Amino acid sequence: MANPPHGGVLKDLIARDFPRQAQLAAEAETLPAITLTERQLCDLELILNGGFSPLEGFMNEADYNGVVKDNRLADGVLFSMPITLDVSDETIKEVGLKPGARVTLRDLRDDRNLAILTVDDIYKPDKVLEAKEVFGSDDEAHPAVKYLFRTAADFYVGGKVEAVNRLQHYDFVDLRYTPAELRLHFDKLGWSRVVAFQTRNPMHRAHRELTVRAARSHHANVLIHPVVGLTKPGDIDHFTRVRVYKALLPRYPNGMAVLGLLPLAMRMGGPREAIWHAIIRKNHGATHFIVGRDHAGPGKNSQGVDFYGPYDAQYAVEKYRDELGIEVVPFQMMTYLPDKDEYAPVDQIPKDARTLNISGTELRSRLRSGRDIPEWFSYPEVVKVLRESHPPRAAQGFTVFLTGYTNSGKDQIARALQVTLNQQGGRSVSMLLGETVRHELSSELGFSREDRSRNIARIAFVAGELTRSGAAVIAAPIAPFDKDRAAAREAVEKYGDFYLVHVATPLEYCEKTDKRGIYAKARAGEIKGFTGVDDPYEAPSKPDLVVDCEKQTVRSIVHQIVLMLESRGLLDRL
Ligand SMILES: Nc1ncnc2c1ncn2[C@@H]1O[C@H](COP(=O)(O)OS(=O)(=O)O)[C@@H](OP(=O)(O)O)[C@H]1O
Repeated sequence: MANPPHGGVLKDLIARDFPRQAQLAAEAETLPAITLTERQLCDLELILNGGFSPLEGFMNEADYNGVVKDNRLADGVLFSMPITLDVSDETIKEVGLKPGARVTLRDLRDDRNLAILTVDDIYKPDKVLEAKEVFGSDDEAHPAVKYLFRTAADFYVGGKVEAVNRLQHYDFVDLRYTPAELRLHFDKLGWSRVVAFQTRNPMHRAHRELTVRAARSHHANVLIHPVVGLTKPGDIDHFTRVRVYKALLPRYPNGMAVLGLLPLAMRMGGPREAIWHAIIRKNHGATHFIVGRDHAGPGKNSQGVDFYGPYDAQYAVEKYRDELGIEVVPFQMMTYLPDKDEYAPVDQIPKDARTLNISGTELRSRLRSGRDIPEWFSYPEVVKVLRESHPPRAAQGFTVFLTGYTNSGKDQIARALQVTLNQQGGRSVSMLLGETVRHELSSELGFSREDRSRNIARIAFVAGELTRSGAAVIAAPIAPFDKDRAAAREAVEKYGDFYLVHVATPLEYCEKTDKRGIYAKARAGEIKGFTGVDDPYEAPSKPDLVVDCEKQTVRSIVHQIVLMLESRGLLDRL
């Protein structure tokens, strides 16, 4: 038998409301609706499937106050994280929210109706108090505090929900178990003792050793229960991580472990989060829960000091151990002992023993450069998955963005660079010349300040998408404004390197050598608002390279660009 749920009853609202599903679905169509944010969607999914038992909806003011101040719902049951539905003043008015009103909760991804909420109350939280009590700080370096202050709306709506539909997922569907499904699964396998492992990171040998040790010392099996909802900004995406967990699974002895995905929106709340995580795992049927060093830690505050002590989360769960109803297995960090070729918890390592470790930063750097990742650290099949998602520099896309006056030589440089990169091979090379873009993408735009911005934004969007998929992109618009170039850099740098090359050929030279006669037309007033004639060009304030076709040949300029790309490792042989 799996562990009893928190509060005694699994609040599987989907199952509870299934008999009335048709009726609820019909009613949902007639009600005003609130479209949920990503965070609210994650919360709703775990309310609907019982992962947050004993909750049956979003917290009303009494439950919220109890949880914020004292880790307790109004009826006294332990619960450490406020689960609230934040709405703006406008939404309250638009939707007509008031106590007793019924409102449909809708999925932002596909507009499906998910639930009906009956409003209990609407209240204005004291966000500073919430931040301090729940996260121990009102410093916005904490991602949940930042979310609370900057993203969450000003009012909370409390009320119970009735289930209309489960959320649709299209990725790893077979690994998404509801608490009821997981309980049934454990039952089928005959597992009565299950130790759950929470993670938002890829797993390596140390994690495998830790979980196997935890299982063996408690005569239990393992539930690898990674978060696939929202984790810490900057984390490795869940697609990659789930492929990693799948690759790791056969490394457990005799089918010791099961992998299930948890659609949780983490808050990185350290001690409070650890209690919450334990409750969620208990609801999923686990009997034991591993809490390691710096569990759900958000890192450092704006003063450079850790928000929480490394073992604060362990102390917090220890404090509520009797009420939690899931045995917490505290764990020290695992360290590799090369002389024995084994892992051991740091507190059990002999004094003079040699140890080895690879930090997360070091791992990322090795992935980026394609350097070796030793087998004592991770399994080859895990490394393979990570390498696929972290191509070495030589396979990463990038954008070279040439800016300058018409006839500054930017088009010749772009063409010569394209040929040079094609000769080198290894990447597809895409060109976005000013005139081509104007013809193919921006034919309805003119040359007003606004239209030029829009044109550059389109170039940046396409360059970003191509860079993301590993291409070398050469863009060569005039791009006369710093603000637009900075925005382009920001758009592309999400996916790869961006190099701004100012083709600073003097205007007089551009004009003098203009064979197309376009400057003459502009001077004659036949073309209005022409850059350099009667429209401004702002020289880039932070170019990566400045070149000049009056003083240099195209060949030497291309060579300079190639050297720049080479020095960043982008042209290494694969
Ligand atoms: N009013 C005005 N001002 C500037 N340029 C003009 C104008 N009208 C037409 N053209 C020709 O349009 C070509 C593309 O301009 P861009 O799209 O690069 O300009 S911008 O970046 O959007 O400002 C650009 O050519 P290239 O510089 O050779 O690409 C210009 O010759």
